Amino acid sequence: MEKDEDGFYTPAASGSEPKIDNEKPEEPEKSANTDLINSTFEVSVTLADQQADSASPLYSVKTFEELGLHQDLLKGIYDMGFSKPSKIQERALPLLLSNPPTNMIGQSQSGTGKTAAFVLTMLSTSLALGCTLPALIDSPFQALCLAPSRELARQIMSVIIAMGKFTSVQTEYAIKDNLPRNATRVTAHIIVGTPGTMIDLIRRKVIDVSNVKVFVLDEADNMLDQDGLGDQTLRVKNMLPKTGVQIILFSATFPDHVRTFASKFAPSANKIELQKEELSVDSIRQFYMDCKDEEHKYDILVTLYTLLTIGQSIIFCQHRHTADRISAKMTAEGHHVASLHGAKDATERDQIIDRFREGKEKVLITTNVIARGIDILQVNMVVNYDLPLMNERNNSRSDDSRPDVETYIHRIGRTGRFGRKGISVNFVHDRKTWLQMEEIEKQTGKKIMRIETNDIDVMEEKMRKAMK
Ligand SMILES: Nc1ncnc2c1ncn2[C@@H]1O[C@H](COP(=O)(O)OP(=O)(O)OP(=O)(O)O)[C@@H](O)[C@H]1O
Repeated sequence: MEKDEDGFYTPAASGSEPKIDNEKPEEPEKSANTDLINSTFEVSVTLADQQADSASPLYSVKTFEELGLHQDLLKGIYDMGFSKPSKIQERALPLLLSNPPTNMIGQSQSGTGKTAAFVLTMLSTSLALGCTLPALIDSPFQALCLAPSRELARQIMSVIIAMGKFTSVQTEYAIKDNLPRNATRVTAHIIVGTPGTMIDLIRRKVIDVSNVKVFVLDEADNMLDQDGLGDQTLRVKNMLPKTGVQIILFSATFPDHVRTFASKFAPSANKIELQKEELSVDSIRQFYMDCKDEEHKYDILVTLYTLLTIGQSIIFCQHRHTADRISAKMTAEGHHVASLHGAKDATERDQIIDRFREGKEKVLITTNVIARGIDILQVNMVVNYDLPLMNERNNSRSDDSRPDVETYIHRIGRTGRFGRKGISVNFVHDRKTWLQMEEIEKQTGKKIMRIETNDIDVMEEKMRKAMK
């Protein structure tokens, strides 16, 4: 059985408390994009500018050719529309592809291209070892990649397939309900999944791990956290060969208590680290709104609906039942929203995230299940309907009401991907939630600006400006 991917019920905070103004002066307005061609052009110009700015996480002095990638992978990368590596790709790839293979603990802000770094490593190693036939028959190579949710595993797979389009590397999933119960043997080179299903398939010898050469953990701090998926990930590692496996850990966050364990999990690793103040990207403008109480939070969300649907938006709640309740209420009131959480069955989850990815749904109400890794470029707004708390992270039903700063960073990182603009809005409704937000502000070193809830026009204008 896999552990739940989102939180358990804990009573919501309530009551009305004094509000504290924390507003920051506005920045000068930029000119508006009036049509799609113009705005697409602006995005690529902005990206090119950022990739040329040495302070940006998207900056690189090198080309993909200079990183020594196989011709067939270069074709795949250019086919995806990438022109230059990002900073993490430029720094990590030469280390990851060096011979002999070395472990890696890599940190870079959300939306800066970590996936390509580890996907290109799995594909490159696979090509270098001549993988053109099923792994267990002719090729001495297999790579395993673990992610915390099926949604993220499926997304990583789509990147492997796109980047490996001009290769014959074979792939398979280790996610719930994917392989038939009577499957006997997986003979793919690269297997991507969630830890519970991976353990099950290895234990039943559907996956033979004796040829594993690369083991990747995406969202590694979450995968290693003893309060999260740590035990399961460790069990997978203990089933792998004791030597000859390159261990690759990537995340935007590595809190201190996990960092120590990560260094033991991936011994002698090359490390790429961020400073605390670099943890989130500046292209995400962070706001908060003072709500009177829980009910007022709902009213404000409804008021925001037009803004939520300019691009796409993700609304994060603490509990599954909150996500279901507000989506049912909004739907009954004629709004178009979807809800996604870990209690839904696999097929339904796949359908919901696919529809959202395709832009068929514009507003997704969810839990922490998709707080990490999910990459949907059109998402320009994230709402923390409830702030993330530590008691959800450790599934303990404890009273630990400290804010979960790492999850906050990952949640807001669902917008502002690869240099794009995005906004996040926190709903606070009492002194307790205000203090939790203040703690987040302190720990991330980024200002969160107040938006008035009683003047809808001003509110809309401010938010539209921040999205441009
Ligand atoms: N070199 C590149 N040029 C252009 N786009 C890129 C490049 N590298 C990655 N991207 C795009 O940037 C987006 C974000 O990349 P990715 O999902 O790998 O970020 P990440 O660092 O893994 O983020 P997170 O921490 O949220 O998981 C994706 O849409 C990806 O296709």
